[in-house]
Amino acid sequence: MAAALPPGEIHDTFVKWASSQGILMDGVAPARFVGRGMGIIAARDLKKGERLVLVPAKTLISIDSAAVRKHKFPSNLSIHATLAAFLVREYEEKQSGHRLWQECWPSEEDFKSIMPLNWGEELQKLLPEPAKELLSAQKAKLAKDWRAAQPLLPSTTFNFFTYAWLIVNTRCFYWDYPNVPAARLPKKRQSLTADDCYAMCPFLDYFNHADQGCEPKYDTKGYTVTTNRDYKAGEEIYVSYGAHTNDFLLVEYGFILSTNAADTTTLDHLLIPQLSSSATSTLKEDGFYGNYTLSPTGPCHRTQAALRLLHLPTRRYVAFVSGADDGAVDQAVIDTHLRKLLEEYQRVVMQAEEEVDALDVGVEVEQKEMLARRWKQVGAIVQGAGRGHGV
Ligand SMILES: C[S@@+](CC[C@H](N)C(=O)[O-])C[C@H]1O[C@@H](n2cnc3c(N)ncnc32)[C@H](O)[C@@H]1O
Repeated sequence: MAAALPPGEIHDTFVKWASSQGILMDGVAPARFVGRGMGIIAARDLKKGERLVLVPAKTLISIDSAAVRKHKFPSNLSIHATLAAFLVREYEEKQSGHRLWQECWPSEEDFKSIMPLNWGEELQKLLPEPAKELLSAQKAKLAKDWRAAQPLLPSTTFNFFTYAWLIVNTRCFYWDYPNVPAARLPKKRQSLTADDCYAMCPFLDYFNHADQGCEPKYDTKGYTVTTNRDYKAGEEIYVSYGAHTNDFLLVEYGFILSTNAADTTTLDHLLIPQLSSSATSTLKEDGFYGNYTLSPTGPCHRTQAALRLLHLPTRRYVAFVSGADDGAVDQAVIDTHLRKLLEEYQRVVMQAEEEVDALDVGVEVEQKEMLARRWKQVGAIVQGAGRGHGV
């Protein structure tokens, strides 16, 4: 168990402020941890099923909060951009009502080293392919949000907007406005997507993530966290941010887990270049194009389908994707092709590991270590997947 260090005065002050706002905390306290900033520890022995935290809906920051609505941000701004713009304005205001909370967040400097978005190009190029794709989508989203928000924030810079945007990215919880009248929703309730459903939750945003953690729950009253098991005093209590791969956690939150049951990689970068344009059309039509996931136990059904289209007579592919045949009779042939694919992936991993190892001067040690750890994990997934297929 990593040592929990005292949180420091600003956090003690914040906790008092949070209590005064009606946030209920029972048997938990913030603490500092090496390598993951702040987190939450059990302040006494806890039993499974105890409610630890209640964050009342009125204390959440969402686009429906009076403090945000006051700014009258235009509705063409995404929810993410609206909250980031709100934070920029809060930082600019001397009298921000959230100053004590803001002081508890990671600094711009912290984000420079942990968030791949802020890494140099040389390091970004060495990310595994699925992480690169996530990063590229993130960059596009940020650029679009900045274009829309810039005219509203004449005295801020792109760098500071990026910081506020990343604070929103790393500290929001899913919130579909259960207590909000339809007229105040960003769009009709049934059309809300995950991108519309963001809320910042004071105190709850101290919890770090684990693949097996407490599950935060929300209703009209607000957000609660209840223990998923017994805890000993001093143990860190995690929540689960969702079943995310380590590439996702790295790009969206700036860390990876050592143990992550949800971790996978993809074969898209190896498989898609092998598809002819007619195979591509067929797979698209059938809903089997891309997202070829590889877990330590083997490839997903979509990968099995694409390999069958590539290497078997079409009728065998059709029988498999239609569900008329479970594909067992063809499995040995498909495994031969899968084996080649996995061997190629192992070569990609080895090459990437060499390139990461060769990174030298000017490169931050933590970033280099992070890349080395991630590639080792990818190698282990490929090896695990191969074991069942004779690689
Ligand atoms: C909601 S905040 C949690 C509190 C945060 N640690 C802090 O110092 O304020 C999410 C951020 O915490 C860090 N984090 C969360 N879970 C982690 C973990 N298991 N290991 C390392 N860092 C983690 C990441 O930097 C992530 O972006």
